[in-house]
Amino acid sequence: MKRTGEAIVMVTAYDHPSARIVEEAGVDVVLVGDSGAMTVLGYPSTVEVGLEEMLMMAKAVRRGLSRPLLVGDLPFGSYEVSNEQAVSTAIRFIKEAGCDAVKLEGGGPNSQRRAEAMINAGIPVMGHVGLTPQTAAARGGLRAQGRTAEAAERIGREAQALTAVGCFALIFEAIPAAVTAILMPMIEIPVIGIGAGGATDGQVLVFHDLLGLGEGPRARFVKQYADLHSPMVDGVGSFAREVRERGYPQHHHEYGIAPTELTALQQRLNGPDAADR
Ligand SMILES: Nc1nc(=O)c2c([nH]1)NC[C@@H]1CN(c3ccc(C(=O)N[C@@H](CCC(=O)O)C(=O)O)cc3)CN21
Ligand SMILES: CC(C)C(=O)C(=O)O
Ligand SMILES: [Mg+2]
Repeated sequence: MKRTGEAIVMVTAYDHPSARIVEEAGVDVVLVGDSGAMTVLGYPSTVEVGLEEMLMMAKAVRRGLSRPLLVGDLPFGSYEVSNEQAVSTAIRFIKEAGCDAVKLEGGGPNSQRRAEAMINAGIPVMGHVGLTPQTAAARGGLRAQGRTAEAAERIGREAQALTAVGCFALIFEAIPAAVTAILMPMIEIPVIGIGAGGATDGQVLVFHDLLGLGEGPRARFVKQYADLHSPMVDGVGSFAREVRERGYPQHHHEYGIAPTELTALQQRLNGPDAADR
């Protein structure tokens, strides 16, 4: 797709219904993002989510997905410690959850080594540079990256290094569009952007952000294509109202029983000579 200039469409999913929806919508790549920490698990950041929680989400997505490429986001703390840790974690995403590839954050020497180790173990790896939410606290919060010449050059070098160790694609997150446009010709593998402008080979958005589900951080790159929150509140609200006014259930929601069986039931409950009493 990069070669032919066809834009790559990537969306996150965290469970079976979201997987069914994004596949039916015809996306190319599905990411079980650690953003699920915030969108579905209610954590304050992506730092808190555990490996078992990510695997549970990935398995649910796998059961709902057939055609798109499925990428599992390695959670914070599951790959930084050693190459062995990274490979063991990545194998669980591939073997237990059925992911096609994994993604790790960062383009520094540590992330390069981890990516290379996983690739050497035969696992396709997607890189992620620019804003890396798992380590954003160390850089003053969730802020756009590459806003000085030096920082922008570093992102380009990281992208090249991740390419050199064998990553098949990269995420560019929260980078000035003009910086992305300058860096793109230096990068031979597909780059999928989020808040990185229009020069990338594709775009990714978080499922809940683009559908208007829940609050979440309102980054400037978010475009809301639907407002699903209000209709969902309305639907549950209508159910609550009907239950309270005894408008639900109606007869067609009820199960029937033969009248003879009903009579027999009454006799059983009241004793054999109930009819004589
Ligand atoms: N629902 C959701 N959508 C996301 O895109 C997302 C998550 N969650 N969780 C993990 C990260 C966090 N993300 C974010 C969050 C905020 C900005 C953002 O635009 N920050 C402001 C500055 C905010 C500040 O200075 O406090 C910016 O202008 O960069 C960017 C990415 C992206 N990821
Ligand atoms: C926004 C994408 C790239 C991500 O890492 C996530 O959803 O966790
Ligand atoms: Mg992520």
